[in-house]
Amino acid sequence: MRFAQLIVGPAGSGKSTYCSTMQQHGFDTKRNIQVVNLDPAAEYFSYKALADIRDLIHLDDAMEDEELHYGPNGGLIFCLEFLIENQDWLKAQLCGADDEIMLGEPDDDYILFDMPGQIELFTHLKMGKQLVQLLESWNFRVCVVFCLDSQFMVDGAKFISGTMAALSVMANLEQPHVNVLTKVDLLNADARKQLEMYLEPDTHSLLGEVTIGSAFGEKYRKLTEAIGALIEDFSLVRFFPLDSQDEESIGDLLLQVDSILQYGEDADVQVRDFDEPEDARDDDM
Ligand SMILES: Nc1nc2c(ncn2[C@@H]2O[C@H](COP(=O)(O)OP(=O)(O)OP(=O)(O)O)[C@@H](O)[C@H]2O)c(=O)[nH]1
Ligand SMILES: [Mg+2]
Repeated sequence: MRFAQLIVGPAGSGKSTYCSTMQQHGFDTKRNIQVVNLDPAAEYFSYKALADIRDLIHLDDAMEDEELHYGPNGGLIFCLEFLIENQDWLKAQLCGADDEIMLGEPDDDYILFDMPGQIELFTHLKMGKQLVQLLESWNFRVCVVFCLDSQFMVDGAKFISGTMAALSVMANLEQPHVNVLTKVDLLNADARKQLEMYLEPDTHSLLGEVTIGSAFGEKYRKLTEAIGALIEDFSLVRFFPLDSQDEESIGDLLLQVDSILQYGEDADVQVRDFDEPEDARDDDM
């Protein structure tokens, strides 16, 4: 079994920084965490990439093509379609050229996939889902990590709309899912307090605030109330704050994702296998 985190979220929400932070944390804790860049428009990232989609196709290829004439967003969608069509390229990067060799190997690869910020790839287009299915067919267990900038989550109306964005990714990808609030280190004390309140959401206090001074909130008070109740009643969406300056915060979040991926649990099973009765062990000799 191999493990994958698919890092998604709106433009600039901190996906690539999350990948660097986790890779560095892995390095510090003697754990191998690899990162694959699947953003064909990436200019810069500070992690060491195991593979890079720009070796296959670059956004400029789609935009400068005489026939395609794509703008930046359409071009990006094209690049991801191209990736799915040329899945053998990705497979070779992840599985080695000859996958015969990989069969039967106890593999505990742990790979983060840094995705582009075009959220539509994951809310209603099919490429996000196709990518997940490909990874599963290559023996990966996949967890989606949805990043949202915490600076935009410190008022009730935005919190609701951020939650809905997370929910549409969850509904489309149908994978184990963790929502991360990034850049918590940038919040001042008041904003942190506000955020804490939302993290254990009491729908009524949240929505009481939404309806004040927000045209949408006032007009659709009942709707927002119903949405809030839905989210609360079904425990649909939870957020984990990430302060990338705080090792403990990083470690806690990784532990959370690990447990969703059941990472490490297979290792326990293997240890137990060794405790088989004596004669079973003799047979192996
Ligand atoms: N202070 C602080 N800045 C952050 C953090 N995460 C991201 N940033 C900054 O936010 C900006 C965007 O971060 P990226 O990691 O590039 O975001 P992204 O989601 O990969 O962006 P796109 O790939 O363009 O969609 C950069 O200037 C980062 O330095 C954080 O945890 N703390
Ligand atoms: Mg990025």
